[in-house]
Amino acid sequence: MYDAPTAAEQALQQHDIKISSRNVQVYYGDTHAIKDVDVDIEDKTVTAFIGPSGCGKSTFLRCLNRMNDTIDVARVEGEILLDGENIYDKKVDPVQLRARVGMVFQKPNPFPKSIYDNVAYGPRIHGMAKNRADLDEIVERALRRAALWDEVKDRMSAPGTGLSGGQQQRLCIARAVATEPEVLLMDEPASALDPIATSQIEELIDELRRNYAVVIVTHSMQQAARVSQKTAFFHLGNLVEYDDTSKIFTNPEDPRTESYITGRIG
Ligand SMILES: Nc1ncnc2c1ncn2[C@@H]1O[C@H](COP(=O)(O)OP(=O)(O)OP(=O)(O)O)[C@@H](O)[C@H]1O
Repeated sequence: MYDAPTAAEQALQQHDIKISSRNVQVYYGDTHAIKDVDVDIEDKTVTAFIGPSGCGKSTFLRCLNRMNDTIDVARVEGEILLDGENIYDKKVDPVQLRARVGMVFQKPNPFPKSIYDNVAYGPRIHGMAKNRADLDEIVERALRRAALWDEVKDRMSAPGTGLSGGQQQRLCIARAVATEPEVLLMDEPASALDPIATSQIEELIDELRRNYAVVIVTHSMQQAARVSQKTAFFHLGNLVEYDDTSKIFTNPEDPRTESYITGRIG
């Protein structure tokens, strides 16, 4: 018989809120790309952003580590709190912020450097290692977290760009986790990969949520259903619905969500 969880069990299952957005708007010149988005993203959870092309998923993802700052015409309004602190506050250094909120992109983009130097890059600029042995340890830990260590441990000085696509993407994940981030943002991290590399990345995402809040943009509803516990559905710049992934895919509240997941829009 199914026993309903006790209050203590429920409390244990509840995760802290890592990022909260309030009244977030993004404009590209006159285009209003994100409209009034409020969302609470949980720690130790994979959150998927889904929705039709152009609905604003990547734009909103980039708000979470101020990557939109690098786009001249982009303007962000509203508040985004990381552990209760507004990341758009003047005193926040975007470079420090991006060490805490790491990002992995659609196309694997290793630096034209060795495997070792790709991973050591962030820890070096942030002065995280006292000496070479310390740095070696950080690099190994990051590669293990990215499930790549065994494949590369004997060729650390080979160029990162010489790895397969799936390995390159895991190298980029290792580079992102090397600075001990708290949040990992992933913008379609598997869309350039074959099915085997995709399933390795999906398994890895499931592992990563033990340590981080993971937010993933994906075009694949199957992927969202497989890897995430929470799903946010965006449409025309609005966050239409945000709930447990199982609820979004089986019993959505909003007719626009239902149309999208049943393939009628998008
Ligand atoms: N750098 C930019 N300059 C101007 N407009 C932009 C820029 N980036 C995105 N936009 C516009 O903002 C809106 C949202 O785009 P965004 O890329 O965030 O959507 P998306 O849901 O991630 O789309 P896709 O699934 O196709 O990647 C679109 O209308 C897009 O044309």
